[in-house]
Amino acid sequence: RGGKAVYFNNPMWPGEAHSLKVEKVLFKDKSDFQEVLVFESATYGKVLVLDGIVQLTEKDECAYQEMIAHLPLCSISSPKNVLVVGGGDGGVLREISRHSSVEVIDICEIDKMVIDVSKKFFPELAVGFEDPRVQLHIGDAAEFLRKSPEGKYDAIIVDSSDPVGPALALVEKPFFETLARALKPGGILCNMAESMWLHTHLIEDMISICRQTFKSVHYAWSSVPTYPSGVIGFVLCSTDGPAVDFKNPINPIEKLDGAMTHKRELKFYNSDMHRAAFALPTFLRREVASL
Ligand SMILES: NCCCN[C@H]1CC[C@@H](N)CC1
Repeated sequence: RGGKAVYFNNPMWPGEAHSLKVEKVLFKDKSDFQEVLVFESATYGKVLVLDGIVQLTEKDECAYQEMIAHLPLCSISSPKNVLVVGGGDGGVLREISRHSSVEVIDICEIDKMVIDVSKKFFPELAVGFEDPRVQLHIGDAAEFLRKSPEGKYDAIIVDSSDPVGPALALVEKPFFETLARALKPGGILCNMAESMWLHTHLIEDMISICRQTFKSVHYAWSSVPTYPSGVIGFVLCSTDGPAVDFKNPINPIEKLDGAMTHKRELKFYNSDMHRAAFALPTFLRREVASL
């Protein structure tokens, strides 16, 4: 507050802390699930923090939201039914709405306070909820998926927070099996998958679970300066059906009518960044053998 730095240290990244200069705290409360904090930073715009972990900043959210949405949706020819797990800030919805082929966007967010706070402080992200194709479900995603019909979705995007709170269940095997059941043949899954510098064991576990459940599994990554170690990864899986070549977008965003003229222009994602996202450093290939 008033210029003091806020330090976020957490068992997810022992021995390191990340700090942003705080100009003004705008919101602070506890929901049924977590502490929700919004502050105006000195250099990254407004910042959303859940249980002391930076979720997004106005300056660099474009990297995460655009990559987690377009890496999967540009990898299949004509996505129609899409599900977002988490994503209550609305940023991923904003990106999915660029795809004119999409007819239904289901979103299942467990914490209503995140949605309300985003609508109040992050209109640039919450605009995603205004798309008429969006169907909002507040609750636990595993519960939602158990009730949803088999093979409904062309793509599922798991925009989760770290597996140290409400999102813990989202990295366990039973959840991946419910995701596989909810996807159409040839459907694809994109999960937030932490940092290659900090979480190779978690990434390894996630990939080995996905390999037992899906036909193909890939790892991609992006720069996000305000996430720990400055990068975030994504695990992309495809179910049985036509093989998906994640590395060469068959549905390139540049050719998508409406995607480029959308009221808000893309700031980060393009087809070159898509291809480059799957290039992995040697240590990661070695540590996550199957990649
Ligand atoms: N929808 C905002 C992003 C949520 N995902 C992030 C990925 C990992 C970070 N440590 C915290 C949030």
